[in-house]
Amino acid sequence: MNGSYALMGSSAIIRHVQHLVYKVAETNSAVLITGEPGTGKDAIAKIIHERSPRNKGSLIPVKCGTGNEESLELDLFGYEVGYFQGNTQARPGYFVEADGGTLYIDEVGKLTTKLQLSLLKAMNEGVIKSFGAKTETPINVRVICSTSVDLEHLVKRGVFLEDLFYKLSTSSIYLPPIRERREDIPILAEFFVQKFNQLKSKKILGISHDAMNALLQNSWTHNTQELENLIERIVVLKNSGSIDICDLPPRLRNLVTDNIDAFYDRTTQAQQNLSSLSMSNQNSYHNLSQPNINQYSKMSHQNIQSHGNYNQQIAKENNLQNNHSSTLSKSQNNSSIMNNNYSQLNSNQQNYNPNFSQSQSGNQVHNQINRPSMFEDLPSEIDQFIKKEIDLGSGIDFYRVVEEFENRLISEALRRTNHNKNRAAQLLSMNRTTLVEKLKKRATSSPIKNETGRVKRNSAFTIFDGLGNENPDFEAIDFVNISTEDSP
Ligand SMILES: Nc1ncnc2c1ncn2[C@@H]1O[C@H](COP(=O)(O)OP(=O)(O)OP(=O)(O)O)[C@@H](O)[C@H]1O
Repeated sequence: MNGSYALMGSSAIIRHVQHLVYKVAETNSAVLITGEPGTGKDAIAKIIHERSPRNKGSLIPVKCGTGNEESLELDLFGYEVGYFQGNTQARPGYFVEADGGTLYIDEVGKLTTKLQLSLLKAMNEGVIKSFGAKTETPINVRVICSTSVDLEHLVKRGVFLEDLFYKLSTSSIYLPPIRERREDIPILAEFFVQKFNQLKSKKILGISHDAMNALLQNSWTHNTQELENLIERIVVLKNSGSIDICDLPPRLRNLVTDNIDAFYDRTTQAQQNLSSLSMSNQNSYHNLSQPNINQYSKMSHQNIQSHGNYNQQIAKENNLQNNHSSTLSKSQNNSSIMNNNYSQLNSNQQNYNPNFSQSQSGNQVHNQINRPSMFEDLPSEIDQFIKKEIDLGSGIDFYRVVEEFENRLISEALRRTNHNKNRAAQLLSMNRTTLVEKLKKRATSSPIKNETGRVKRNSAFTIFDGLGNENPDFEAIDFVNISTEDSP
């Protein structure tokens, strides 16, 4: 678990998650990371550890549910000489190995009740007793846990200790599935191409427009992990050029060649099914906020029926989201951070922001965006950004917000023109040279330096902050990629 890790992505959600991750990293509290399998929970745990004051200590990962209870107990707490017949060597457990650092317990919901009690005791008392020991050993360990199941549901079923649940969820971070933040797909996909180019000594140029459209339309039930595995397979099999539609597996190719209306129906249905399945996982505090959610669903339903008043509706939802947040923070009276409404808001936005057109006739492919204006959602994104800043109590930095808005407009124009600077400049009613200047400025204003002090371009694992203040390398990555390539 060494090295630097980044949470790649540019969606409003991932930027918000990054911000939370950085805030939580500064504290010493327990953290509960929730989200479907493959969304990046391990990656978040690594980032929290790396950015915390404990980063000189070790990050010790613990996988639950893979062995029997007894061996996990021995692994966690260790044992003394003579504990087994004939054993001549003591073994410090994971708690001792993580002393001064972080213990990361993956799928904590799979711990047996006995181990849950031992974990709670160790966290409450700051001591452990290894097997065969006569005395207790003090430990200084931060505990981070992850789960892809709804722990509150397990509490209600009586299979997870309520006290442990509240202890762990002092700070909670929910990582939404990738289908709820499709804007992250191009960045993640290109990132994985570069990663496997390096690992497999390949020189694949990138991903073609059509192939990227297919990636954007897939439902990714196994999340980022599935995308990463797919890109790895393709990079291994391919020798040169860009990844094109013909390199994708048939089920993905069909997303582009199928009747797009049928595809839309299929995907929407699949997403609804998945959302209803995962809702209970996501919303640990849903009882507190049920009235809001009901109200929200009604609004969403109306929205789906009418594309008019889009911005007003999103603005209302933003207010609703804020009301929801304050309800939560009042009720919880701790630093628990839940993003539930946030993800609902995002998935609702997707109803208006599909990367494919519903108005397809016949079997032709439509790649156009079916909405009144290509930047329709940006003001509400900026609204959210500003509201988050206010909610976090850090005040508003005028120049940062303006810069953020500019960055998002440019990023969006480049993304939608497949990084073609001429067309992006046209979309922005800007001279190409002005755009290039802005890209260069952005690239040089946030250089990523390596150990020798030289600027390292497009570093694979560099922490970035979409909010612009802590480490704005993300913008550098995004823009450096574009400004240094030979696009027209
Ligand atoms: N935002 C991200 N940026 C970079 N890499 C990511 C991101 N999200 C996920 N990944 C990569 O995707 C893969 C899956 O992520 P990870 O293992 O962290 O998911 P997980 O939610 O912990 O999955 P599981 O529940 O199965 O343990 C990893 O290789 C991880 O590095």
